[in-house]
Amino acid sequence: MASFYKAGLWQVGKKGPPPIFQSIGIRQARCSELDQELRSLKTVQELMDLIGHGMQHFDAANVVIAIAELSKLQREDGLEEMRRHRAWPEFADRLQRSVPRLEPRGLSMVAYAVARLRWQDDLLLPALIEHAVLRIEDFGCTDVAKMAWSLAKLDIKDAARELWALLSKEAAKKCSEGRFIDISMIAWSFAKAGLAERVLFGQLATAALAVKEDLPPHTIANLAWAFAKGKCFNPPLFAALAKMSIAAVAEFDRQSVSNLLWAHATLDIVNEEVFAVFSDFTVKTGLWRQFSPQMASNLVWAYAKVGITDVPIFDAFAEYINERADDFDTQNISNCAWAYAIAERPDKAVFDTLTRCALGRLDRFRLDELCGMMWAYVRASVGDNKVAWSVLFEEAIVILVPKVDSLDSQTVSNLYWILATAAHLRGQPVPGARELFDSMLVLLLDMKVRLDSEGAAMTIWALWRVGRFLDAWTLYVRTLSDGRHPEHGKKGFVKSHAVDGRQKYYQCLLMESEHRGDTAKQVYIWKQMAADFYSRALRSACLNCAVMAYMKAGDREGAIEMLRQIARTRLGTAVTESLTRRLGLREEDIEPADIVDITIRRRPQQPSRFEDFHYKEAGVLETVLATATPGDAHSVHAAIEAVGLKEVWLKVAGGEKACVIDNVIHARRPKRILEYGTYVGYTCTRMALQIKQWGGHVTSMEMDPVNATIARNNIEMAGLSDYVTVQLGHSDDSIPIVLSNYGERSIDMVFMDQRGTKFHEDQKLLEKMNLLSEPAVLVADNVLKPGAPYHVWRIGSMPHYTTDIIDLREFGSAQVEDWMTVSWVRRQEGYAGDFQPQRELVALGREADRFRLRAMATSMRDLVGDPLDEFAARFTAEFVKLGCASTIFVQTAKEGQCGSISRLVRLRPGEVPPQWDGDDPKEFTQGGCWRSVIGGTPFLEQLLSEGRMTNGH
Ligand SMILES: C[S@@+](CC[C@H](N)C(=O)[O-])C[C@H]1O[C@@H](n2cnc3c(N)ncnc32)[C@H](O)[C@@H]1O
Repeated sequence: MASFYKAGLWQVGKKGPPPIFQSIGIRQARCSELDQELRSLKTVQELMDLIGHGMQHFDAANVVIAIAELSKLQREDGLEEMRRHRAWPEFADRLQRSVPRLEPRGLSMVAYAVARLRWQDDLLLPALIEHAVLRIEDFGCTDVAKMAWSLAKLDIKDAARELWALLSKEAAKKCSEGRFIDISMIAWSFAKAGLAERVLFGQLATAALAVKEDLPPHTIANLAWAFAKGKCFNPPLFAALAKMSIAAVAEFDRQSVSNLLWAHATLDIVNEEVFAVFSDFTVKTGLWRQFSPQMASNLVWAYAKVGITDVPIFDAFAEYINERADDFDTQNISNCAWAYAIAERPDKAVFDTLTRCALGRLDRFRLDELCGMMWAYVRASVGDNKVAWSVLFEEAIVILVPKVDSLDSQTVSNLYWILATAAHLRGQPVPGARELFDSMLVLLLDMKVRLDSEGAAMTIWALWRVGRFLDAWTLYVRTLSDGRHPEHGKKGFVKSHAVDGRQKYYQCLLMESEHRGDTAKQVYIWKQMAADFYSRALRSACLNCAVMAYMKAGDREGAIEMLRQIARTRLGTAVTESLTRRLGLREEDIEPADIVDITIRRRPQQPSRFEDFHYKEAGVLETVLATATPGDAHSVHAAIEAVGLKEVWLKVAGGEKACVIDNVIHARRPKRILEYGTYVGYTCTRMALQIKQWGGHVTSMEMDPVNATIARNNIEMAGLSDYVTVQLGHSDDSIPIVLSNYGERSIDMVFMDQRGTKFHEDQKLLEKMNLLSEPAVLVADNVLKPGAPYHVWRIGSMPHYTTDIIDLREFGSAQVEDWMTVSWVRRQEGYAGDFQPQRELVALGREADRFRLRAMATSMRDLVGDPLDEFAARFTAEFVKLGCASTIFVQTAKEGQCGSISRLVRLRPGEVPPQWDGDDPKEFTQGGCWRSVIGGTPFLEQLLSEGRMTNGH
C-alpha cells in the first residue's frame, strides 16, 4: 500500500502529529475515545484491564498508544506485572501483527516503548527492524532519534547493522530540522552503540548549535556525554554547552552533573569555570550526598583527570567514600584511588577505607583496575599516608604471577614502574616482585609483548631502579636499539605534550653508564642517538659527546677514532675543532676513517617527533655554532640571548633573572653550585664564568638527554668544560650520584629551575641528604609563573630560611611578571623537616602544573593575558594573607643604543612593586648587551648579619 506519510510533507501540509498507522479513511470515534482513556489511566493494572476488555475495539493506533502508556508507567518489575495479566498474550500478539501497518511514527513509538520496558522479544524486535528499514526514508528526525535510542538501549547492534547505517544517513539529512532533544538522543544512541562517526557528529553539532530553545539540563548533559563517548571534540559546541550549563546549573540533577563533567574530562576540556561552578553547586546544595557510587567515582575522576584539585569537592567525596564505600564496585574503588592520588589529595582516611574494601577481593578486579589501584597507592604514598606498604601489593602479586602470559604491554610496564617505586619507597623489594619481574622480562625479550615508547622508558627505568641495570641494558639492545623505537603510545591532554619515551630511556642508560665509568656503553648510546637524528647539527653534537666521553676516560685513541668518524661523515663543527685542540691536535692531523661506523650509517628520512620537540634548542645550537667564537663564553651567551630576545621565547634565566643570580654569586662567593635544569647551558656557563675566578665549579642536572647534548656542546664552545659538569638524569635519580661524587656539605649554592611544584620536595631532600654547606643559598626561578606555591610556603614559613622574594620579568617577555626567591639556609629548627600543611595551596599547586604543561606545549610568551594574570593575582593575594610578599624588585633601564641594565631595588615594608609600563627590552636590546649592576642592594641575610635589620624586619 502506498503511504501518504512523508515526514517532511506532513510537517508542511498538515496540522498535529503525523499518523501512527496506515488507515484508509477516518478513524472511528470510539478509537479516538479509547486513545484518551488509555492516556488517562494511572496504573499498569488499570491499563491492562482496559486492554483486556476493550481490545476488540482497538485499531492499530490504540495498540501503539497502549504499549506507549504502559512503558510510561513502568516500574522495576513493570514488564513482569503486565505479563502476569490474562490479557497480555493476546495483546502482545496484536502488537506484533500491527507492525506491518505502522507508519514511521508508530514504529518508533513501539520501539521506544519496548526499549523502555527492556522487553527483548524475539518476534517483535526483528519485525520492527525489518519495517523500519523498509520505511526509513519517511522517518522524521524524532522517529530516527527514538528508533536509534531503542536499538542502543536494547544493545542491538549486529542484528540491525543495515538499520543503523540507514538511520545514520537519515539523521545526517534531517537533523537540521530536529529539536534539540532529538539531536541529543541521536548523538547519545550512536555513541552508546559505539557507532559515532565524525561526519555525523559534525552535522549533529552544527544542528545543535542552530537550535534556539531553552534546554533541560539532562539534554545538555546527554549531548556532552555522547560527544565524549564518541570521542568527538567540537570546540564551538562545548563552548555553547558550557555556557548553557552554567546558566542552568541550579536545575542540574546528580546524573547530569556527573555526565557533564565526565564528558569534559574524557575529552580533556579544562574549562575551569564549568568545574568551579559545578563544584560549588554540588557541594553547597549537598547534591553530592545523593550521588550513586558510580557517579561519585566518575566525578572525582573527572576533576583529577583535568588537573583541577578542587579541595571542597575532594573533601566532600572523602566523606562520601568513608560512608558509602561498602557499596562500591571494583571500578569505583580503583577510580577513586586513582583520582585522590593524582589530585594530590592523598587523604589517609580515604585510602584506609579503600584498602579495607579492596583487600580479600582483589581477584575480582579487572587487570587495569588492579594496576590502577596499585599505581594510585604508590603515587599517594606521601607523609603519613604509607599505603605503598599495604599488603595489597603482596596480594596482587600472588594473583598476577600465574596470569603473566595474559598481561598486555601497558600492564607490564605499569607493573614494572609500580613495583620498582614501591620497593624504593619501602626501602626493600616487595615480596614476590622479583619472580614477576623475571617472567615479564622473558615476555619482553621474546617479543611476545611489545612496549610502546613510554612503556619502554618506564620498564628500563624500573629495572635500573631495582638494581638490574644490565637487564635494562639487554632489553634496550635486544628490542629497541638501531632505530626500533616504538610508537608513542598514550594520548590525552597531558600525554600529547609529553616527550617521547626515548628521552627517558636514553637518559637512564647514559646516566648509569656515566656513573659506572663504562665508556663503551656511553659511546654506544651516543652513536645510537646520533643515528636517530635527521639534523646534522644534532648528529654532530652527539658524536662530539662521544669524543668527550673518551676524553673523560683518558682514552685518547678512542677519542681520535671517533674524530676520524666525524671527519669521514663530514659532521665536524667548531665544537669538534675545540675538542681536537684540547687533544693537542690540529684538524688536519685527523685522517677520515676508512669506513663509516655501521651504527652511524643509519639516518632517518625525516625528523621524528622526538627531534621536532627540540627544534628550539637545536636552533640555539646552530646559532651558537654559526655566530659564537670557540673559547669565548661571552659570545656564546650573546648568541643564546639573541635567539631568546629576537627569535623565540627560551626558558633561560637571562636579563633581570641573570641580575639576581649575579648578585647572589657576588654575595655568597660559592665554590660549588648545583643547578636543577641545564637546558641549553646558558645559566650554568654564566655562573661558571664568574666562580671559576675563585676555583669554583657548577654541576648542572639535566634529565633531557637532547638538551644535555646541546648544553655540553655549548659549554665546550664557551671553553668551560672544565668548570661545568652536566649531570645527566632526573634530579631524583641523580642527587645520590651528586652526593657520592662531591660528598656531604659540598654545595654552597643551589639554583632551582625545574618544575616549580617540586622545589619544596627537592629542597627538603638536599637538607636530608646533608648536601648543603653552612650556610648555603637557594635561588629559585619561576616561582610566580607557572608557580611554586609549596616552595614559597616552605621558605616563607620555616625558621631556617632567610628569604627575599624578588619581583621581576620573564626574559624576552617583559609583560610576564614573575618571582625569584633567594634564601639563605641554615641548620636550625625546621632543617630537613616538613612545613605545616596548608590546604589552600593544593589547588594553587595543581593550577601551576596546568600552566606549566601549557607553557611546555606553547611558550610562556603565549601565556600572557587573563588566565595567567588572574592566577598570579590569586597566588599573590593568597601569600600576602600568609605573610609572604615581594621584598625586592628588579629595575631595568635602557643603556646606550642597544643595551639594557638591571639593578635590584629593595621595597619598603608593604610597598608593592611597580607595574611594567615601559618598552620591552627585547625590542632594543642585542644579545650580549644586557648588564647587571652588582652589589649595592644587600639581601635580607646580609642586612640581618650586618645588624641593619632585625628578624622582625
Ligand atoms: C627552565 S629550563 C632550565 C634553564 C636553565 N637553568 C637556564 O636558565 O639556562 C628547565 C630544564 O630543566 C630540565 N628539568 C626539569 N626538571 C628536571 C629535573 N627534576 N631534573 C633534571 N632536569 C630537569 C628540563 O628538561 C629543562 O631542560
